[in-house]
Amino acid sequence: MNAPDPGTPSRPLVEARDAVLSFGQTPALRGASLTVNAGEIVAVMGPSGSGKSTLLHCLAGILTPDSGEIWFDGQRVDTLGETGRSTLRRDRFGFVFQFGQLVPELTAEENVALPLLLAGTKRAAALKAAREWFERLDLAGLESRRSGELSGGQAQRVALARAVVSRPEVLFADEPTGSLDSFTGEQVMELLIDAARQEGTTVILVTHDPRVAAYAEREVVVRDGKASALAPDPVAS
Ligand SMILES: Nc1ncnc2c1ncn2[C@@H]1O[C@H](COP(=O)(O)OP(=O)(O)OP(=O)(O)O)[C@@H](O)[C@H]1O
Repeated sequence: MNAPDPGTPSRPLVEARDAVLSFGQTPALRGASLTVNAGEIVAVMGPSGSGKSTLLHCLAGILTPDSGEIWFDGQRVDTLGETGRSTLRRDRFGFVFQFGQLVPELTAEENVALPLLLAGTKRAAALKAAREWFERLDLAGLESRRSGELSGGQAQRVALARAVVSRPEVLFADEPTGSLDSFTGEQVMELLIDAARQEGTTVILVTHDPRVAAYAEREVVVRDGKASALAPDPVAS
């Protein structure tokens, strides 16, 4: 349902306009602007402490900038109240973080079903929808395990299933492979990108790893709290 119509020209879906945000005396964003079109897969790169996660959190309506504007699908996000932003996050966004942050008391399939249960889907239907993702993400047979009984790569794929089970329009991923070895990280990235392409999901991916960023269609660099398109590689040009 979310798959882009190839005949439709790209349209801006997620946007930061001149976002400024400080944590006390520490400036994190100093006028960051970024536009991501519907269906795009964008990697946000940059040095440690440059403001990547802060920008992602602003775009996702987790943080509100001190000034500037955040837009999603033609709607101002930064001026919404906490309730409006949390509804947006629940209904239209998915999240994957460095450490999957699964609920340890729940089974893998209950973790995946959680966003649907929170949105009011009946338990049987939520678990059925969750189970479909176990096959797709190479997790079949692990439905009843708890997070302590999963490998890091398996847990991160369960976290990915949880992020996409409600078919979000935007998937926000912050160092989704940061806790994994490079081989396992590549498997997770391949599954993440395949799932996003099949569903037409827009992906905004924070990473410091060029191998992870290479899965994206476009790279944006954040430096000193400002975002810019990656300069062309001088060797390649
Ligand atoms: N909750 C917070 N309280 C205080 N300062 C913060 C907080 N979060 C981030 N910062 C500061 O804001 C700046 C930007 O941090 P941010 O986490 O956005 O950077 P980053 O580029 O994602 O870094 P990394 O790659 O190391 O994760 C840094 O100077 C950081 O120390």
